[in-house]
Amino acid sequence: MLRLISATPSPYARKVRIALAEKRIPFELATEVPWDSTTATPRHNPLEKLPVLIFEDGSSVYESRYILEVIEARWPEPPMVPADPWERLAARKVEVITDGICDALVLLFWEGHRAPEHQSAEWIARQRRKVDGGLRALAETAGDRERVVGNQFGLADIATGTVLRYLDVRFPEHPWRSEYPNLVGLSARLEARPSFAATVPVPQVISDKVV
Ligand SMILES: N[C@@H](CCC(=O)N[C@@H](CS(=O)(=O)O)C(=O)NCC(=O)O)C(=O)O
Repeated sequence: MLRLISATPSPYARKVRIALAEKRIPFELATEVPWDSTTATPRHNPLEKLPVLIFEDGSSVYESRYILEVIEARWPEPPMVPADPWERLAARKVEVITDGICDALVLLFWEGHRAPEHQSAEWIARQRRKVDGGLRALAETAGDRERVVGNQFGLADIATGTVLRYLDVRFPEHPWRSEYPNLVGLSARLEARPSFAATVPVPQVISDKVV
């Protein structure tokens, strides 16, 4: 059975879970805390990050953007990327923006776990700027259209929905809803999809000291 190593808050893993659900690909979900020494992640990814997709023969693929490309190649129907090459590139650019926002949110999360005297105000300000700049670009890209790119549900919508809900988990006080009303409606429509409803992110308990 195909297996996905995931974590309850992970926006990167949620993209993969949603794509697998939209394509009706059966898989076993292995929920882990990648920050704890108990995780199996390093056995399947030398970069020690989840998500990791593990095939029946034990081979594994990692890095959510790459995992999604492998899924698209192996199970092309229904497509999660547009057929038009330029629209496909536009969808992948949306994923670059949303992953970049998530990366900044992860860095903010861990900076907040350092002792106050060891936290860098400059570093926090820099990551917050990336979140705000990314959201602004995302809102401009989405506009008031039904779909973020093109007219079919796909990668750009998955990436957009996952980063917005992840914001609520990691940065609940962020004013994105008041700043970008167009993203509020988009998020609500996406969260109503069964593949989103089945993968709502929640925080996890981390036992080990990480920073
Ligand atoms: N670029 C990677 C990022 C994945 C990532 O940062 N995963 C986190 C977990 S989560 O933040 O998504 O919940 C992780 O495994 N971190 C462990 C580590 O960085 O050692 C991807 O897109 O898959």
